Amino acid sequence: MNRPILEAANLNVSFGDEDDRHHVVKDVSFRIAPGECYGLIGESGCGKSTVLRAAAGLNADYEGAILLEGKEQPNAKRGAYFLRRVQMVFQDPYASLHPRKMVEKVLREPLQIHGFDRQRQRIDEVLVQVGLDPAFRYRFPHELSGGQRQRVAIARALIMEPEVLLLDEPTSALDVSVQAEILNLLTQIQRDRGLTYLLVSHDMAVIAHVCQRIGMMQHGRIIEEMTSKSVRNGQAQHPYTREFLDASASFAAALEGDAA
Ligand SMILES: Nc1ncnc2c1ncn2[C@@H]1O[C@H](COP(=O)(O)OP(=O)(O)OP(=O)(O)O)[C@@H](O)[C@H]1O
Repeated sequence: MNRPILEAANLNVSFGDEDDRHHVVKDVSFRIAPGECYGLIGESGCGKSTVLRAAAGLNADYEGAILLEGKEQPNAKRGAYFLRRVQMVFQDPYASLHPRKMVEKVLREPLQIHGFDRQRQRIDEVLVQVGLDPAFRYRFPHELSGGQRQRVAIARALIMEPEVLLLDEPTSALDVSVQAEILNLLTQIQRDRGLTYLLVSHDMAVIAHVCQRIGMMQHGRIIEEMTSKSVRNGQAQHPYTREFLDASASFAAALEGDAA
């Protein structure tokens, strides 16, 4: 691989005080090439979101390193830190958008903080890019559907012109009918902008749709790295990965059966 754009090196995260310490991320390392989509998959509680939050600078209390283009992230223990070049999209667009802020304000604030020019034009452009009419700038979150809210949340991340998007279960809070729309939008944006993605999900169908490489997590560790092609061809090596894939496949089959 050429120089990775985003890298985790021996990341360890623990919660709790000395008497009741939980080591939830254990020696996690991965390297993501520019323009690549890397997925972290695993069952609930295995530590996926904790890895993402550390990469976003939202949890400073980790050991090991997060590197962007080979440079270590500043240690956020010295204060709140959020890197413009790495933006995060959260799972729940209902929780992540302030109910009393118009879309216009949601999108203008980061531009003001970072001193961007052509603010009105940038807002129009980003709304169109996420598939919303520019008139949506005058709407409040309660006037939007779940899918539209997630589009605004994606627009808020994109307007900063990041190089890396961190996506935390970006479709799991949405109706099944709009999940595919949002995944297709993310794939389209990734291609158009040459972005790099780190995507977290418990759903192999979501990960395999968007990502080229996948890290399987269990109990805080990456136990196997695979390409999505090898997943589709049933070439997983680790017994836990095989079990996980079999369960995903039988779950998908059961859903199809229900729908029939
Ligand atoms: N701020 C926190 N304080 C204490 N424990 C935490 C905190 N954040 C996460 N944990 C614990 O760390 C473990 C891993 O959580 P994490 O959210 O990273 O898992 P996950 O794989 O993303 O699962 P899910 O999809 O359910 O969020 C869990 O046991 C969780 O309870």
